[in-house]
Amino acid sequence: MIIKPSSVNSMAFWGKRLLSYAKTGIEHCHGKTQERRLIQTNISVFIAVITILVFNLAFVLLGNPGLMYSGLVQLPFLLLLPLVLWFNRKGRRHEATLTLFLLVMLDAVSALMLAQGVTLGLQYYFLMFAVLPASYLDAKHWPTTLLLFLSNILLFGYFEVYGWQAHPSIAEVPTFTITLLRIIMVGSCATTVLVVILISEYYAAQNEQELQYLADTDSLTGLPNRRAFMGRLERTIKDRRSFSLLIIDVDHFKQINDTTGHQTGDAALQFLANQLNACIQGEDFAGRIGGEEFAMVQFCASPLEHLVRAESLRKTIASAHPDLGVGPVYLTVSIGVCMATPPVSLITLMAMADNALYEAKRSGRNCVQVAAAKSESVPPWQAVT
Ligand SMILES: Nc1nc2c(ncn2[C@@H]2O[C@H](COP(=O)(O)OP(=O)(O)OP(=O)(O)O)[C@@H](O)[C@H]2O)c(=O)[nH]1
Repeated sequence: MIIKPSSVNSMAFWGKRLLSYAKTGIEHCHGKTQERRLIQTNISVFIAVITILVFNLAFVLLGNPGLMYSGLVQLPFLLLLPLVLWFNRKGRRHEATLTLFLLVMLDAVSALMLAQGVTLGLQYYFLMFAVLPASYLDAKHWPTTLLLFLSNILLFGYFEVYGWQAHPSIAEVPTFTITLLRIIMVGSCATTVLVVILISEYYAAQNEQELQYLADTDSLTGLPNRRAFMGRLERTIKDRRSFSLLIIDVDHFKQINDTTGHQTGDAALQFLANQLNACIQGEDFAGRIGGEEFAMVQFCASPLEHLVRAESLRKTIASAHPDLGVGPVYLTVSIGVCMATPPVSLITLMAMADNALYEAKRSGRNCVQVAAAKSESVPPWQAVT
């Protein structure tokens, strides 16, 4: 099948319209769960309107007076459904949800009692109206949820046990048509429940992603925090690839804080994070592992390249003199490098990089030191075990 670009465009157009309609009143929501409930309510209005219209059309086409009458008694509820959106637009989510459930319940009761009876299985809708409020209403409104559950179960139970006589003309509808209408009716219930579950799942996945991001990210610099960095470092070690670990510590950061203020100190840390991000190549990764301490894993082709890149990072920072709102700030960093060829333990690796950093601080700061450089004969990347 060939899909024309114009039909893709119009699908995108209607998709966007539906999405903006589904988000009616979203500006009043606090948090993802409220958003999810609001969208579920708005989408349900849309489904209810479409369902009533489709059944009305089918009833008119069938030309049966009883069925057409059943469609007619549903029209007032159809006209009242936009009230739900009006409540949501005003930020009154609870009233909106309550209105939705009361309208669809009354709609089903009147269509069933005045025309259809239980012939088309309309009573099954009460099962759906019994369980959905638990997903739509806030937990604090549990009495409403319980009331809706009990009243719908009672309605279903009553009509299922005692039945209800349909309009006499409905007896003339062929059995096949009745069966088809029953299937469509139950199918529309199942579709509504499916849509509600899909929306819930989508929001649950988004929530999880957001929480994961917050748990892994340093809020000041946007870099992975210590926990996330260490996790990735551990996975890198398990991958058994050669790499170098850099620990980068700001020199005399306390002085920067003391002389220019804590805010400038924060801006300096953000500046450094940007510098680290700019120096990331390929699968390299960086993180903020302490107050003024950063770390970076670099994958390079040769040990010499590891050193050249560490030295270039140091020089770039030292020569940047960024203006952090208080004129140029002279920032330098000391870098401890440990080149590793796994197998190597995380503790050993960190200890060696820390030792190298300590050496860099001891030898005057603003320099790069490599772990195990004491040994002349064994290259440092082989000394790591
Ligand atoms: N502005 C700001 N300062 C921080 C943050 N986290 C830690 N610090 C400061 O970083 C400073 C670290 O000071 P020290 O450990 O003495 O290290 P230093 O002054 O950089 O000295 P050397 O590392 O020896 O060169 C402390 O004053 C902390 O208050 C932060 O998030 N923002």
